[in-house]
Amino acid sequence: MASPALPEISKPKIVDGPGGYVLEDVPHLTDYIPDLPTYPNLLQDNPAYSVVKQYFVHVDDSVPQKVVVHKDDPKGIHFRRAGARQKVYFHSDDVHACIVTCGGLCPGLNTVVREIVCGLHHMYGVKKVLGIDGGYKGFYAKNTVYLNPKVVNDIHKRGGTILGTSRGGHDTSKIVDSIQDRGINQVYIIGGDGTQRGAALIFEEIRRRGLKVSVAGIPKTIDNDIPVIDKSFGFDTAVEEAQRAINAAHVESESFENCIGLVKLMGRYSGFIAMYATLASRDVDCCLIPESPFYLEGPGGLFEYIEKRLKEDEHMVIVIAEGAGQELLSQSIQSTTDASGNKLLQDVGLWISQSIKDHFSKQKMPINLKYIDPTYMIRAVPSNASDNVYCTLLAQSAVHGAMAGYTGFTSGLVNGRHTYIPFNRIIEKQNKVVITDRMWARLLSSTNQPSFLRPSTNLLSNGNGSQKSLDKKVTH
Ligand SMILES: Nc1ncnc2c1ncn2[C@@H]1O[C@H](COP(=O)(O)OP(=O)(O)O)[C@@H](O)[C@H]1O
Ligand SMILES: O=P(O)(O)OC[C@H]1O[C@](O)(COP(=O)(O)O)[C@@H](O)[C@@H]1O
Ligand SMILES: [Mg+2]
Repeated sequence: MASPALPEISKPKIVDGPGGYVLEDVPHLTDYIPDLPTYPNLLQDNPAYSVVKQYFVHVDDSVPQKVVVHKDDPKGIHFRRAGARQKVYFHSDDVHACIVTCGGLCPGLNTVVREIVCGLHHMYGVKKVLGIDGGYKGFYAKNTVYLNPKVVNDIHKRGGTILGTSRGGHDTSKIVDSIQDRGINQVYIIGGDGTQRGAALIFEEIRRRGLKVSVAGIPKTIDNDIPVIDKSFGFDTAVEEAQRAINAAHVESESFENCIGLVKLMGRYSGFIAMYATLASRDVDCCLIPESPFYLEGPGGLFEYIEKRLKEDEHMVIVIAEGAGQELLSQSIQSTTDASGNKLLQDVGLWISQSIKDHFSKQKMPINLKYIDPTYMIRAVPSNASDNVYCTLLAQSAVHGAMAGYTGFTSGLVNGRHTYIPFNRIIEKQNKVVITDRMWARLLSSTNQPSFLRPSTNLLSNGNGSQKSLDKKVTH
């Protein structure tokens, strides 16, 4: 039953140390259930792990958020280092875990599911792991399936998620009722920014009810729009897969006279896939992303640049993120949202294709345009080798954290180290390409595209809420 002394929403756990050290800690079951028994970690007797010197993570280990510092800087924000602890708060036989996948597809979902099941089973001897069918609503409106290492053995070789996924349907109290009724005590939630918001609400409700249930998030999104973490799993695979479409666009455009190869990639609010796919390819002449507004007509505009490239080379490749230029084409049409509340975007690829064709037809300049939309193909593939390893470590970190009694955390990579990040830091904002940073400057210098800043533009939001002067092309 809920303790009457508990506040409705948990406060962030901030621990200060000397030299300006700050630990943004994650909640622990003992924060609201005192005197929980502990058990020795079974890994100490596991032949695979017991030979590793210092396999267990020291209780005080933490990872700095900022690694580039000056000598007089305070030590700054740190996150708790992920990994196995010497003491655990669950007896193997008592664990009843569940796994749910929510939101859009992402390469690696099945690998994470597999490694949670195998990690619980092989490292901690946990036998009861339930798969929730079809995202959050599956907790109360769908079937469930028991998972074991045999069932999940080959799933990492397949795209998608064997559990199914969905948007919408997050009903916190129905979900927590289901968790409570089924006697689930570890909840693994794999999903993007929306999912982690939902996970934070589930954690708060569980805490309010005083239940001994650990809630662990694993961040998923090909958009890479989750803050704090280095990158989300599946992102590398998506960038790699995008190369196939860009190569095709390049081959097509080189083979016809005055030909433009146009590729639309995913990226609703964040243009990371488009940016990295462009940087990787070197065949792209122009990359358009949501964070960097552009315009079509007049000096410095897209049409002028296309004309220049076609006159110089007779071909060009444009990569456009689905969220780019929405302000140019959405003025007359009412915006709608999907079941999760995400804005439904209009097809910028079709719009820009038509606009380019109309413009050059008016100019009486014959062009060819080949439009490739590989968006769903990019996220429906299985994860590549490096994402598979990454998914494994994220899943194992989540398992170690839940077994150690941590809760209300997302398992994430910070500066190359696995950490536990409190939900409040994961859901406070979206990660976006900062067009005043070096990476975007590298892209501009690799494509030679205009910055599309009108001479009058001197202030623009950089996507992180602050305003920066963008009067000149970024060259740092
Ligand atoms: N603010 C929110 N509060 C609670 N649940 C949310 C919230 N935003 C999204 N969700 C739920 O999380 C799930 C996935 O969200 P969605 O935005 O579709 O994908 P993603 O997690 O990949 O960003 C959906 O079931 C949705 O209902
Ligand atoms: O058509 P769907 O399935 O709603 O998915 C489209 C969206 O899903 C994504 O691939 C991923 O978004 P989420 O991580 O929020 O699920 C976006 O890039 C894209 O806008
Ligand atoms: Mg999202």
